[in-house]
Amino acid sequence: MKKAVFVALDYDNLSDVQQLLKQLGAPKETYLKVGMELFYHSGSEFVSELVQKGYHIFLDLKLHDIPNTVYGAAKQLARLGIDCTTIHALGGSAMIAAAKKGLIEGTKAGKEVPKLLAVTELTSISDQILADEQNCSLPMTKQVVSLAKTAKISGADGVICSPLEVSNLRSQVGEDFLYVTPGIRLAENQNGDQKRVATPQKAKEYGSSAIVVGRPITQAQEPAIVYERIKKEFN
Ligand SMILES: O=C(O)c1cc(=O)[nH]c(=O)n1[C@@H]1O[C@H](COP(=O)(O)O)[C@@H](O)[C@H]1O
Repeated sequence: MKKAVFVALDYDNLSDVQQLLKQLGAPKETYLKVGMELFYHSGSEFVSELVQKGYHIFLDLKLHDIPNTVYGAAKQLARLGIDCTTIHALGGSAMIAAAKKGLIEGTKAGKEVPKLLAVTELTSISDQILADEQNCSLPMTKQVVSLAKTAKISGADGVICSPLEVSNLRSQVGEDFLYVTPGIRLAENQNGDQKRVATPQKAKEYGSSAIVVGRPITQAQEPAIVYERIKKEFN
């Protein structure tokens, strides 16, 4: 996933997915993210189809449950041959370790174990929401570091965070960890529901390992041009 730009396929039907892939001229090896909306619509068979076509698939289902349940779920997801998947770091160390164990045990012989990425604080959470609704006494930067440290010692391969936190995380948590960042916006884009955002250029400067981009590409008049521009800015 070195410097990958994951295109988030947040669609409720397959014809929109096919149309976007056609517009992007997406060759094999393109990095795609399948999230809850598309997964709940099309299920694991469609994910397997994308994997078989040679795409790199980030299956983002953000598991957050008791360790035994997450272990079983992760084991099933690993069978799909995906590149990476997500859990919520707030599920705690035992849950993260259980997810890792499930991924290892579910991976078919000879295949690579999917990378386990722990969501720290969603990029739609602001400092104010963190304090007022989650009753967290730490500022965002410290809370994200704390969750990332827990994720790392519990066996995660990296975290999902805002680009704004990456340089601090690299020094506090280490270089041997993945920092995958959604919350990507070009200067002309609306933030929408995202609160902690940055441009692809800034994400590169801050040290993101990979970025996740949805609406700036999927809602663009000319998705292919925006996709190429974002890849160029980030790489
Ligand atoms: O895990 C994620 O991918 C994720 C975590 C997070 O904190 N924030 C976040 O936006 N995402 C995902 O990244 C994508 C961002 O989409 P856009 O805001 O449309 O670019 C969506 O598919 C979200 O589900």
